[in-house]
Amino acid sequence: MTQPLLSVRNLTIDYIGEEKDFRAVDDVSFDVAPGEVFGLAGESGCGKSTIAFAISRLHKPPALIRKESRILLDGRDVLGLDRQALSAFRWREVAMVFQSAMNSLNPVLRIETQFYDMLRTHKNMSRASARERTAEMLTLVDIAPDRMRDYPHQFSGGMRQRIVIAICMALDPKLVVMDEPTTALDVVVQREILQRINELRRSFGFSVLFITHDLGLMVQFCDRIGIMLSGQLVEQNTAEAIYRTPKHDYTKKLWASFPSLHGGALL
Ligand SMILES: Nc1ncnc2c1ncn2[C@@H]1O[C@H](COP(=O)(O)OP(=O)(O)OP(=O)(O)O)[C@@H](O)[C@H]1O
Repeated sequence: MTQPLLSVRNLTIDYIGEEKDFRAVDDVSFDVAPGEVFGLAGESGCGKSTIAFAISRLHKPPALIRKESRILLDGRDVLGLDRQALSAFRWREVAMVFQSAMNSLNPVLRIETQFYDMLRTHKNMSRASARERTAEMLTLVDIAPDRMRDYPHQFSGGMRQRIVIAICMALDPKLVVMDEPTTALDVVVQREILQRINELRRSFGFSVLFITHDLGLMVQFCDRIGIMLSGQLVEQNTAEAIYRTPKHDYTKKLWASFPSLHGGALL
């Protein structure tokens, strides 16, 4: 692999309990190349979201990242960032889209204002430049730019999720962390959104860390996949190899429990 964009090394995260600690992530290491989509798959509770939060530096107590852990983004030590560096890091370097992201839009503000607030805070943009950027980003996710004057409730769930994705892309992040980004949406909308993200990835060049329960979607969308079991990364390989020639028994079991794929690759 060329120089990775994201490098996770020996990541170990415990949830600190009153009686005893619970190891949610156990010595996990993986790399994500520039422009690559890396997926994390595994049963509920295996630690995927805990990793996503740690990479975005959104983890909170009782989650404790053990000191041997390293997360490097473009060579920068993510776990060592202080408060000031962190506010520049979030959104500009790493953007996050979660399952409920569409509900993170402020219901009482026009879409335009929500873009402006972020572009002003992070890029010191004027209202006129922010409006231009907003129009450009909405067009990219197939929403008519004149709808920037509307409020969130005037859009469907799928459109709101696309708006959040557009807001994330507006600052041109290097890595987008997506944790079940389309789970709340119907299958057709899910596919459309992922196709759009893929096209944006091609033009902007960002990498994606993708988490979903839907193994079919995972294989179609990702370049490489890591399989997690009880906090450990037990296998990682290209999506094709993980699907066609799984090595670990657990990966084989995952496929056995999953109906065969339809619809071909998204790419
Ligand atoms: N705040 C918390 N305190 C204690 N334990 C937690 C906390 N958050 C998560 N856990 C535990 O850590 C483990 C990993 O959780 P995590 O949410 O990362 O898994 P996941 O693979 O993303 O699951 P899902 O697919 O259901 O979202 C789970 O066993 C969970 O119960």
